[in-house]
Parts: sequence; C-alpha cells; structure tokens
Amino acid sequence: MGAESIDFNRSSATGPSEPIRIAIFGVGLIGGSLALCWKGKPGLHVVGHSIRQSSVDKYLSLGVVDEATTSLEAAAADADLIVLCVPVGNLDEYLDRIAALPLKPGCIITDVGSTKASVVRYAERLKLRGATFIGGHPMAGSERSGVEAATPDLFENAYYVLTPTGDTPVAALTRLEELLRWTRANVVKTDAILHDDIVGAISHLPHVIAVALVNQIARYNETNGLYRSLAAGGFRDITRIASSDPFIWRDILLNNRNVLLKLLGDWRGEIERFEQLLREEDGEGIESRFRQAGEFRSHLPERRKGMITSLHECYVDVPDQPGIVGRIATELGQARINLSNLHIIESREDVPGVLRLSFRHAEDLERAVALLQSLQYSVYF
Ligand SMILES: NC(=O)c1ccc[n+]([C@@H]2O[C@H](COP(=O)([O-])OP(=O)(O)OC[C@H]3O[C@@H](n4cnc5c(N)ncnc54)[C@H](O)[C@@H]3O)[C@@H](O)[C@H]2O)c1
Ligand SMILES: O=C(O)C(=O)C[C@]1(C(=O)O)C=C[C@@H](O)C=C1
Repeated sequence: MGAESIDFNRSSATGPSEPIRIAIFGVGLIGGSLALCWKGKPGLHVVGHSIRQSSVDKYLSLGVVDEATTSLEAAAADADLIVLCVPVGNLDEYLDRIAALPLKPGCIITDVGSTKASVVRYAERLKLRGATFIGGHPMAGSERSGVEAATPDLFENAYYVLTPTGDTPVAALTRLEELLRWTRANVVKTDAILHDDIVGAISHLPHVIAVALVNQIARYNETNGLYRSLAAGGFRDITRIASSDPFIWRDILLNNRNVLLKLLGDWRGEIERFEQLLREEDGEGIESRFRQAGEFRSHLPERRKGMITSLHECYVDVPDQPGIVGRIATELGQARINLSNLHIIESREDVPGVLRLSFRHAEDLERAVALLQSLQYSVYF
C-alpha cells in the first residue's frame, strides 16, 4: 500500500487549483460531524454517500455536505480522502467495494470505527493500488445517532486515534493529520490491537455495564414503578450511554468480543470483592475503594468534549400550559443562547413536567439558568 504525493495546500503559483475532495460514507453522527468540520473550509469539497436517496436528500437539505449521491463510484471517483463512517460490521464490505474501484492515485482511506484491529488487518490484505488505508477513531460521540445529531464541535479537544502500521507512508499520515486539524481534536497514534484493549476497557465495558444496570432496574420496576420515578442524578449519570444505538453497539461488542470477555471476567472479580466487603461489613475497605476511585477519576482530562461530557445540562419544572415548551425555547433564542437539545421528561409525579435543556458550552448553560430563574422557573441540575 503506498500513496503518491498530493499537495494538500494547493494554493499554487499557477492559479486556483482543484479542491480537495473528501468522500464520507455514512453521514450519521460521526460522519456528519466530520462533514461539518470540513464543509466550507478553503479548498475542501465534501461529498456524502448513502445507499438511500432519502438520506442523500436529507444531507443536502441540512447543508451538511456540498454534494451527495447514492452512487459509491461517483462518491469515490476523484476523492483525495475517503472516510468510512458506517457501522463496524460494514467496514470490510465497504473496503472491498472501494478497493475494486479506480481510485485517484494517492487517495487516503480512513474509517472512524470504534474497533481497529480487524479493519486494519483487513485493509492490509487488500490491494488498494496506489491508495493508503489508515485506521482512525475519534474518541468523541454521544448516545444520539443520525445526521440530525451531528455537530462541528463534537471532536474539539477530544483525542482522535490513528492506527498507522509499519507500512503506512509518512506523507499520507501527515496529510491525514493535516485534514484532521479542522476537527480541533488531538491526534494520537497507537497500535490497533492496543487500541482495542484500551478502548474496550474505557468505552465498550462501560456501555455493557450501563445497559446491564438499566435492564436490572427495569426488571424491578415491573413490580413497582417507584424505581423509575425515584431514579435521580446518580442513575442518570452512570446510564446515559445505555441509550446508545443498538445496531452500532451490537457490531462494536461482537467485533471486540475477546477483549470484552476478558474485561467482563475482571469486572466480575471487582464486584465479588465488593460483595466480600459487604459480607464482612468492612467499612474501611469500602471507604478505601471509593477513595481510590475518586483519586483516579480526579485525574481524568477535564472538560474534554467526548471524553467526560459533551453537554452541559439543566432541568426545568414546567407548568402544564399549552405552548410552554415553545415559549422557553423562544426566550432562550431571543437572548441568543444556543440550545443544543431539549427533551421533555415525564419522570416526576409531583410536578406537571420537566424539561431537560442541553447546551454545548458552559457559558450558554449559565446564561440560560440566570434567564429562566429571572422568569421564575425552577431550575435544577
Ligand atoms: N456514536 C459514537 O459515539 C461513536 C464515536 C466514535 C466512533 N463511532 C463509530 O462511528 C461509526 C458510525 O457511528 P455513528 O454513531 O455515527 O452512527 P450513526 O447511526 O449516527 O451513523 C451511521 C451511518 O451509517 C449508515 N449505515 C447504517 N447501516 C448501514 C449499512 N448497512 N450500510 C451502509 N450504511 C449504513 C447510516 O445511514 C448512517 O449514515 C461506527 O463505526 C461507530 O463505531 C461512533
Ligand atoms: O459519549 C458518548 O456517549 C460515547 O459513547 C462516546 C464514546 C465513549 O464511549 O466514550 C463511544 C464510542 C466511541 O467509539 C467513542 C466514544
């Protein structure tokens, strides 16, 4: 696999040159967010691909891409960079189909899949004829999915992992890193197998635990609805990711199953140690487990989008009046406060309704809270 040289900074003495064409396959949360990072930037032209015409129409009407098509050939033709943003279970098939096309010499192909070892291994075996594959994985995302959830600041200050191999041409890697600068993420390079071990532990295992925990409580709730009603911040914080897309996560977990099986074995050990502390009524032991965890957690990177939290949220009690949700959104809009999401929650029986308001920036949250409190709304976190 080799990449011929293309100049990604093509402002030339010979006049305006062809834009750099970036083809994105699967313009969902991640593909759409990458598209928004690149669209409108000097010298870049973003093409979105979907197998469905309705999705192509949506990409265009949302203005996420410059051009969109259902034709794999048309999207890949003349692309300088191809980004595969489809579910992990579809990556090999896409690589096969793309490898069969006449690609532009020097084309770079990358992916954003949450697992890296299998796709890197697969690409190594393919004959990409002048193109280079470099595995990629932005460590940012959300429990939401689809292009509607895409946002250009998703990757800001997050880590973006690349998994070059010994055969990856340095020039291609440098070019990909240059284009990824538009994401404002911090690129880190690591081995694909090591990636899957680490990301299995810090992302895949937590998703399994969150889903198992929610399902355990849902079973209890079948006999008494108070379980759900009383679920507060603690349960919400630890289970947000249980709302993630089932198809995306089915593929990730099956793909990284060997790593996960080992991690789940270790997890059972952790739980058993807790059980023992409880049986032995070992208060000091429990305190020490909390202290150790708090100490480690306090050193996690602060306020890095996608790593800890990508949203700043508050809750607002709303009276049962027609149009109240629209009024709140209008008040925020008139004050030029950027609301990133609004969700109606019916989890409390003592008030008519609760709205969850999400903001991308802490400053927007602070301004929204001040405004809503001045309008006599009860706001809490
Ligand atoms: N969600 C996250 O937090 C996150 C973070 C980093 C990386 N990833 C990875 O990014 C990739 C996309 O995930 P997402 O969260 O953007 O999901 P998404 O559901 O928002 O987007 C997936 C895209 O792939 C398309 N697609 C789905 N099934 C397809 C199929 N069979 N053939 C062709 N296209 C298909 C969808 O139409 C959509 O455009 C996955 O590989 C995932 O592992 C996800
Ligand atoms: O923030 C979230 O909701 C995420 O699930 C993002 C998250 C993670 O586990 O941190 C999920 C999958 C990715 O591959 C990378 C990041």
